[in-house]
Amino acid sequence: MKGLVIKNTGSWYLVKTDDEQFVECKIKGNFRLKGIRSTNPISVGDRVKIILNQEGTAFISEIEDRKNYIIRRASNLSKQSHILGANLDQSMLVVTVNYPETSTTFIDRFLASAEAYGVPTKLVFNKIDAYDEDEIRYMDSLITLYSYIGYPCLQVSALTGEGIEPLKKELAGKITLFSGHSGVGKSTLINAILPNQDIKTGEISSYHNKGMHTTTFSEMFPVEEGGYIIDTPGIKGFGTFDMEEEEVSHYFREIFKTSANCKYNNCTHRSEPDCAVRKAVEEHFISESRYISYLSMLEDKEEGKYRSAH
Ligand SMILES: Nc1nc2c(ncn2[C@@H]2O[C@H](COP(=O)(O)OP(=O)(O)OP(=O)(O)O)[C@@H](O)[C@H]2O)c(=O)[nH]1
Ligand SMILES: [Zn+2]
Repeated sequence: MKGLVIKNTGSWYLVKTDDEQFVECKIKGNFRLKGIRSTNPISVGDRVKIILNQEGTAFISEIEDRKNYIIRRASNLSKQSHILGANLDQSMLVVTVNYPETSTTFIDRFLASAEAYGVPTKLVFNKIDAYDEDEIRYMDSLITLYSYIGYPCLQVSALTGEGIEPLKKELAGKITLFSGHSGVGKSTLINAILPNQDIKTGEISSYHNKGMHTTTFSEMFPVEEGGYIIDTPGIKGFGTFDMEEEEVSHYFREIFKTSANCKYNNCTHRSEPDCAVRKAVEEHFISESRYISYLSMLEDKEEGKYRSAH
């Protein structure tokens, strides 16, 4: 029997089978991922094969190859990783241009790591009920920028319900990870999306327990239209990972495209001669804010090197 892992408590997994049964399962066998030491070999979002036993218990016996997964270190000092979710169809980054302001650097770093993990991302601009003219103009300019690069943008108000229906349509039949700065209204938004709000509010708020992210517990919440939401308040982005300097630009779509015309194919677009990216920034074909975010990610890499050398 096959199914989808929708909850992981650390000691057992809840699997929704393809014939719509919910079965509590334990693991049988070795599911270690190559090259990763993980605290949880199986994660929500995994497609698995299960074996039902006569006593009514069940085992997960096989796991299907993942199309993607997101991980983070189990703790700061740990070498072990924790898989937060697998087979994500998309992620929604909830942002606000005010109350609080989400910086473009934050957005761009998030988008870059989502690219690296192979997770398509959409931007959800929340709190549109609260913006004045200037803020709306600024939001519109961001929407123009990001849509042009290839990131679809939605506008919602979790408070008034505006834009919630179109957002729900985007979730239908998909596994979606929700992320965002603290205070952007992610919980309010998820409560507006999920059916049976009263029940779900309690479940979700338990996620906000600060100690939560040190445990292996995670859960996907079904949405009415047939799809799931993963809410991981502990993660602000997808985390950092090892990449070469040249690689950083691969995760900025428009910079990557333009870099084909740089003189050097390992150009980092800082001070090399005949750099097509710098030229495009000067000529406003590439946004300065995106370029600044790109440079800030390169700087992080340098700091990392400095630290590791000591
Ligand atoms: N005006 C307005 N306020 C909103 C909207 N959505 C949420 N808020 C308010 O923003 C504040 C933060 O909302 P939360 O849902 O707790 O934000 P969060 O992103 O989940 O924050 P954390 O729990 O810290 O991660 C609350 O006071 C909400 O009432 C919105 O669409 N419009
Ligand atoms: Zn260049």
